[in-house]
Amino acid sequence: MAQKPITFGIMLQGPGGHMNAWKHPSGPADASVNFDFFVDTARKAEAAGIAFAFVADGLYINEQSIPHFLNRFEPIAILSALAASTSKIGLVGTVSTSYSDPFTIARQFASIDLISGGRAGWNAVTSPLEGSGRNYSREHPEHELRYEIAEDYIDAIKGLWDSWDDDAFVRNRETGVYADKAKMHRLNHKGRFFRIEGPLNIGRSKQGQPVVFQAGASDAGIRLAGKHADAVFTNGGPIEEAQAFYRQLKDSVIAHGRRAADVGIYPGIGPIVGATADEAEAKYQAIRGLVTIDEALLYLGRFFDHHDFSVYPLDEPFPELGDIGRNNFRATTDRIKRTAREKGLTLREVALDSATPRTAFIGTAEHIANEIIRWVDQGAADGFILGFPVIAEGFEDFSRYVLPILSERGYFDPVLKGATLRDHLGLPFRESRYAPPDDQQVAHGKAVGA
Ligand SMILES: Cc1cc2nc3c(=O)[nH]c(=O)nc-3n(C[C@H](O)[C@H](O)[C@H](O)COP(=O)(O)O)c2cc1C
Repeated sequence: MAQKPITFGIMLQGPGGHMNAWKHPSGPADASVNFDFFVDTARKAEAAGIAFAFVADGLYINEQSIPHFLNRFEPIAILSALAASTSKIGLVGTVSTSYSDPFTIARQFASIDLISGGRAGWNAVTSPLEGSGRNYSREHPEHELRYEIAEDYIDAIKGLWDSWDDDAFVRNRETGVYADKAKMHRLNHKGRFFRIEGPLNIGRSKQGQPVVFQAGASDAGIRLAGKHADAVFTNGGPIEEAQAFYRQLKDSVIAHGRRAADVGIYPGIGPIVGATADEAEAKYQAIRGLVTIDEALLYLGRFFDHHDFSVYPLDEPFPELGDIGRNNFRATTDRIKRTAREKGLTLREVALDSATPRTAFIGTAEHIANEIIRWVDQGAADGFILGFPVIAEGFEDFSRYVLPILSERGYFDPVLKGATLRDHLGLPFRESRYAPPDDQQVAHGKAVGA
């Protein structure tokens, strides 16, 4: 292969990324709680060479929520089940640092990592919705504070994951030694928010530690990713925005004393493929037709903590919202406000566009393959997370028509060659912080593509 192959993840989010994907005839209406559908999609993705499955999450619903969010699987539970039903694909799940405890989450991801043979990843998010606080007996922390908590939290988790050296569990029946206690490390983490003695009651995996993803795009999110992330999930958007984000994020990685290649950047894209441009447009229109304008207003409102957009005139310029949205999906709400202002969009246009964005990834397979290659070659992405508006139809078309073109041109390897998620992402084995420096150079000459 002439260049490093492009890596893809696939979002498993029930029927798809579109708010009314459940209505689309290509998949089951109950997809968000249909275990067979999850297994079938994950296995098809694995067979097609997709590097990881990605499960997003939320911790608050109300009457205005996206329909399939009202009834959905919890990420750790579904990933554990998928670990047993797949053998190669990486398994990445979202867990909030604002509404969970590091010791529990460290154990859970370490367990999935062992169950799956080193295929686990954690998408560390800070949670945007204020109502989450009312489900967890606490105030929803404000944006900056959420990121301060997240930093302390991830520090602690990474420390806990190194509680045992790789060769600590000797299990020697002759000597009667189960674990070499000299290779056990008590963390004694004393951070601003978390005090955790340790050690963790589970060892390291084939990839050392689960992969850490991060998915916030504000300045605070970029700082956090620069320090801690192995991979970043970000919004798609026009290529110029993706390039600017890519540069900012890699700068942040370097500012934290790491190499740019230590972190992969994965914009979320939702390709819609047609045999001709007209057919792709018809598929797009069919999906766009799944929402009414009232539903599109609700979809838009969720980014702004379920703000009620129905009170504004639809065909006048997008309303002036002040700080509304800044304590929620900040980077996303800032972008929506900015784009509306710059392009002079009406509320109707913004709502319909946010519910069914017209992206650069709609068209023939050739067009989409070209666009994917352009994004990678022009510094906008290291890979992509496929968030198909409708997963059943979307993935079928993408794997059948787009992946073969990428493969033919040397941009995609349809076979997952490595064993672990780090292998698939071109990341080296994660050495323990307690490993002697020499070991780090030689013992694990298993760095794949690093
Ligand atoms: C691409 C992307 C994906 C996200 N996915 C989730 C998610 O699955 N669950 C969640 O609670 N928050 C998710 N978030 C929100 C973050 O948790 C964060 O709370 C919010 O975006 C505010 O951070 P930001 O302003 O840094 O983007 C996501 C954010 C982005 C940008």
